[in-house]
This record gives sequence, structure tokens and C-alpha cells, in this order.
Amino acid sequence: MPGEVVLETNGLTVRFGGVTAVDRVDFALRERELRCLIGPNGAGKSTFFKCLTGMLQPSDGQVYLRGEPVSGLGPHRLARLGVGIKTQVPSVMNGLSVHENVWLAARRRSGDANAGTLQALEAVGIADLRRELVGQLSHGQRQLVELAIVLAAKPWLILLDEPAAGLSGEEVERMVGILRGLVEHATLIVVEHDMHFIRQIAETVTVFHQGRVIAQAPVEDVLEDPLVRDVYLGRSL
Ligand SMILES: Nc1ncnc2c1ncn2[C@@H]1O[C@H](COP(=O)(O)OP(=O)(O)OP(=O)(O)O)[C@@H](O)[C@H]1O
Repeated sequence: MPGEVVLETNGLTVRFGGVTAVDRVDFALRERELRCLIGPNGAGKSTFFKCLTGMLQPSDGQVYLRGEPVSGLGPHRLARLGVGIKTQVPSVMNGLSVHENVWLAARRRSGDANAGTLQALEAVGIADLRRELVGQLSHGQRQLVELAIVLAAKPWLILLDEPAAGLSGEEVERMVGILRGLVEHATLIVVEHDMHFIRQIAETVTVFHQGRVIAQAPVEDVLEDPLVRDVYLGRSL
């Protein structure tokens, strides 16, 4: 069961010139939650996510990790605080093997980097691919390598941007199983478009529209919410 609040935003606002991409968002996430952020194109999900990952500084408001303000720290400092981030920008090195890619992340942790690498590969079910060159893998396999790289740093908070993007039906099922396993030991935020995927993994869904949170509830309730349905059908509110 989820525990204490570990991530919070307070009046979080991001303006790009005249556009308010994120508009005074108050958000709270409890330990061992798996929260999905959804919303139509341009709703502000990615901008909000980038504030959590330290890639963007908010115009106003603050992000708190376990009660400490962290806006302004940047992705590397956040990583050292135990935040694992997977963006849509590939971070793998194609000319290295799967093992080498993950080992480079694992060695930043204290302890046995080889053991850490194997553990991360097993967590995503690709230990059998460890000798393969990453450049020769399929898109779905590369996504799993990316996830193993994140896990090798043993994060307690994991932020994933569209982990199901471009995956086949079978790969999506596999990703569902992996994320369900991760939430046994970590807290997750997932930005995602794939409703089939969201239905299978999410407990609570937060819906963005025009920079605001317009709904936050268990996934089935959210999908039946007339306001949310209107937003997704593109009708005016
Ligand atoms: N760097 C930027 N400069 C100017 N405007 C931006 C920038 N990034 C985002 N925006 C604007 O902010 C708003 C929110 O965009 P954002 O990408 O956060 O939405 P989103 O919900 O993630 O959409 P999508 O699902 O299409 O990725 C949009 O109006 C977008 O055009």
C-alpha cells in the first residue's frame, strides 16, 4: 500500500512567452504509488514531467522531494538523490553491448557493478541479451535496455516518459509486468498515451488539460468522467 507523500508540487507554473503550459499545479505522490499522467496533446504533461526531472525550471512554484525543495537542481543532482529518469531521447550507446551499457550505469553505485548489472538485466528480463550489441536490437529490446540502465542506479523514484511508445502488443504486456514488479520497491510516475497500457498498470490517473489538473481518480472512474471524455473528444468544456 502507498505510504507517505514523497513527491509534491506546489503552485507549479511554467510559462513560455504568452503560453502557460503548466498552470498552478498542486500534486502529491505517495511512496510506492504508480501514477499515470495523461491528457490530450498540448495539455502540459511533458512540461510538468520536465520540471520533475530537473530539465526545466518552473516559472513559479516548487517541486519537493521528501519535503526538500529541488527545483533548480538539474537531472544529475536528482539522479544522485535517487531519481531514475527515462525520457524519449535514447541514452544507449549503440556500439556497446547490452551488458556494457548497463554496467556503465551500475558502476556509479557503490558495490559490485557486475552484480548490479545482472540484477537490472534480470529485472527487465533481458539477461540473455547481455552480449548483444545494442545497435542490433529491436526498438522494443532497446527500450528494455534503457529501463535496465535506469534501474542499475537503484532509484527509489522512477520517472518514465511513454515507456510503451512503439512497442508491439506482446512487448506492452511485458512492460506491464515489469512496471508492476518495480512498484514493489519503488515509486513510479509514467506519462503515457496508450489507454490499454494505462488501464493495466495504473492505480490513480492524473489528467491534464490546458496546463491544469482536471481529474485525479482511479483509472476506470477517470475514463468514465464526462469532463475527461469531452477533453479527449476535443469538444470545448
Ligand atoms: N519549449 C517550448 N516553447 C514554447 N512552448 C512550448 C514549449 N514546450 C511546450 N510548449 C507549449 O506548452 C503547451 C504544453 O505542451 P506539452 O508538450 O507540455 O504538452 P503535452 O501534454 O506533453 O503534449 P503531448 O502529449 O503532445 O506531448 C503546449 O501549448 C506547447 O505548445
